[in-house]
Amino acid sequence: MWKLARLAASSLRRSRRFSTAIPGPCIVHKRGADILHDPWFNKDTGFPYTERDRLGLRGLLPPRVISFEQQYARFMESYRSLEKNTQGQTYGVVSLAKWRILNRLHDRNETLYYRVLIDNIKDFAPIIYTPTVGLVCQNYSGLFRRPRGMYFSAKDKGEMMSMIYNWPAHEVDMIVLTDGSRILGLGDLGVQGIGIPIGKLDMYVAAAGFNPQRVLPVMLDVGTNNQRLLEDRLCEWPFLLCDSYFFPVFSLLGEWWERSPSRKIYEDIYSHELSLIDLGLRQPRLEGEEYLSIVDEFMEAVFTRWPKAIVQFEDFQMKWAFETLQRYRKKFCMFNDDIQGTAGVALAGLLGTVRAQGRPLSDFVKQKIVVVGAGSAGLGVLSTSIQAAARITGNDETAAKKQFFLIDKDGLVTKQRKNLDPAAAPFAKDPAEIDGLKEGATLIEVVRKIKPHVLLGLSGVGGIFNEEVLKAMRESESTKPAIFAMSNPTMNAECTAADAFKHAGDDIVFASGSPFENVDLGNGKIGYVNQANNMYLFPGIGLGTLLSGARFITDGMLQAAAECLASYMTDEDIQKGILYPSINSIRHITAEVGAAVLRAAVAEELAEGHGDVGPRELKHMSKEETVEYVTRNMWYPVYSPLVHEK
Ligand SMILES: NC(=O)C1=CN([C@@H]2O[C@H](COP(=O)(O)OP(=O)(O)OC[C@H]3O[C@@H](n4cnc5c(N)ncnc54)[C@H](O)[C@@H]3O)[C@@H](O)[C@H]2O)C=CC1
Ligand SMILES: CC(=O)C(=O)O
Ligand SMILES: [Mg+2]
Repeated sequence: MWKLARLAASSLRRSRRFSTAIPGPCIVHKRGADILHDPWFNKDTGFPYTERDRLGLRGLLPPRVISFEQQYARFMESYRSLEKNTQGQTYGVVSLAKWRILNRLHDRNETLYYRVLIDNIKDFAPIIYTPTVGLVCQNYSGLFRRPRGMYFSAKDKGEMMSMIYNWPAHEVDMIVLTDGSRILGLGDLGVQGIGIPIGKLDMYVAAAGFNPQRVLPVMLDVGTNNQRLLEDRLCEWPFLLCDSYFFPVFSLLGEWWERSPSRKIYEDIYSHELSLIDLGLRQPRLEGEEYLSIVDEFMEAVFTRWPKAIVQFEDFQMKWAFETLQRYRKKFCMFNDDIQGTAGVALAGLLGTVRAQGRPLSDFVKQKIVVVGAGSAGLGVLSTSIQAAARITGNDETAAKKQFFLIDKDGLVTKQRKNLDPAAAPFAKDPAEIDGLKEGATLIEVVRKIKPHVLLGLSGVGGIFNEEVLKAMRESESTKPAIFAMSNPTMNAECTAADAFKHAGDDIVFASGSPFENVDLGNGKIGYVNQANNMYLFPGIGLGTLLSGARFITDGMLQAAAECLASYMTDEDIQKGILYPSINSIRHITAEVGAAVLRAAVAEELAEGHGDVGPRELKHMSKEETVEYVTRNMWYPVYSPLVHEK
């Protein structure tokens, strides 16, 4: 059945691609050059003559009208030749070059940008999202050319209620907000973290069909504790301002230059355009009430102007991730993607590993699962998985907890831990439960003793699942041990796919947060690589919530999203070790997840309706009708006729 549905979705995609149906008009309040400089409306050379006349564009463009299809082909040709010309260059150079060419299109013509993104999502997601977005954030100040989204800083206190009206769109459906304090596994990147909300919202548009004119990336700049950014290299190394021809001159200085600390910085800047001046506030992060008052003010401002908006909190350091979720989830329509989105994706994967062993789902509670990383993501996964295990067995959560083992930077977390973090405390082991292991036992000690079915990393530490750990997984009690190296970006993954199959054996299930190629195991066998990334859920959570008109995002809605993803794959795929759909079908899975979320909101009587569709109509929709309704409401990039209105 799924195959049929997917077939239908792909033929729908094909037929919509360059369809000749005339799309509805789009009202613009500007004319002439202002339109050409607005990426929401710009069609570059694609404006037909009638439109050029209507909008005062005659003479501002070369005379030949180029069709959307030709523009698309032209862009793809430039992209492919860039790929060819950068062959053999380093990962950083190639991926930043690819990001730049896409970003230039994004800045110029959003319709064309989103069309190439949707049609080539497998190739482009790793550039606009993880892993390249991590590199982009690290270099954001240097790459910055024009602003995207909004920046609210500690200096704006008291002004946000009016500032929010500076955003040009009348309606906003989806906001992704970060304070830059924990960007992927890269730590505190301050204002440079804005790349993450931009990348996440690109996925909202590509996967869930949010209208790009109604999404808003936001950076809340409350300072940074990143010493490198605070030191502002422009002041520290004034000579770096010199033009790049100084580089060879410095090289002539021989060994002194080789050992000089400025060499590394200069080479970074020279090769990657690293920023000379960080663009954020040059102050340590606000803490305590001062910090919360800034976030409070922002949330009040947003929901005053757009009462129906949804806010996704993204990449906040753990203490604020949990605190803000508790503070706002019953007051505003918001969720935390790292805690809640990740938990659902991981749970779907964990249930998939039970199916991959040919066991019934009720055996989930018999799986021993070691979670490495006790941060916002790891603790979210634990708490959601324990709730699911308790639901499956009908037992209470205390019994369900027994199968889970938590490791952080100080080793196995037990009740004997001094200064035990209150957030991790519910998952700390009793000494009687751990088979002679001690508080702080190392990862290898835990794996050797417990022989887990699943090893799941959300530590942000690259390579921590080393050869010794992976080899120890060969002794797992599972017939198909699972290794989830979920940390991002690629260099922070707990292990590579190739190492996992090489050391833990061919018969494992493997998933990573950032993409890896499938592994050739020889003899015609393939080691499948899954991408266990919250991108499979957050777009559907947002879309289902929006279309339901719910004012809050409940555990029930999130659970429905996770269950939908968990049941999406066929047994045949699961047996091969394929736990998640291909990213090529992300619009389809997102429609299913969105419908599941919407139906959960209806069941909880939270759905207030959206646009012309009221709560009663939503309630009477069948499951299939809901999926159809969600799919129909996905925005799709085509050039609409522009109509000028004063
Ligand atoms: N695949 C996905 O969809 C997602 C992946 N992530 C990734 O998960 C990672 C962690 O994110 P958060 O939990 O928010 O970060 P966090 O900073 O809140 O937590 C990191 C945790 O890892 C632990 N840790 C550090 N070094 C360790 C070591 N050597 N051994 C064991 N544990 C160690 C820390 O004690 C801490 O508990 C990041 O790399 C992030 O990119 C996060 C969300 C979604
Ligand atoms: C994927 C994601 O949200 C993260 O790595 O933080
Ligand atoms: Mg995140």
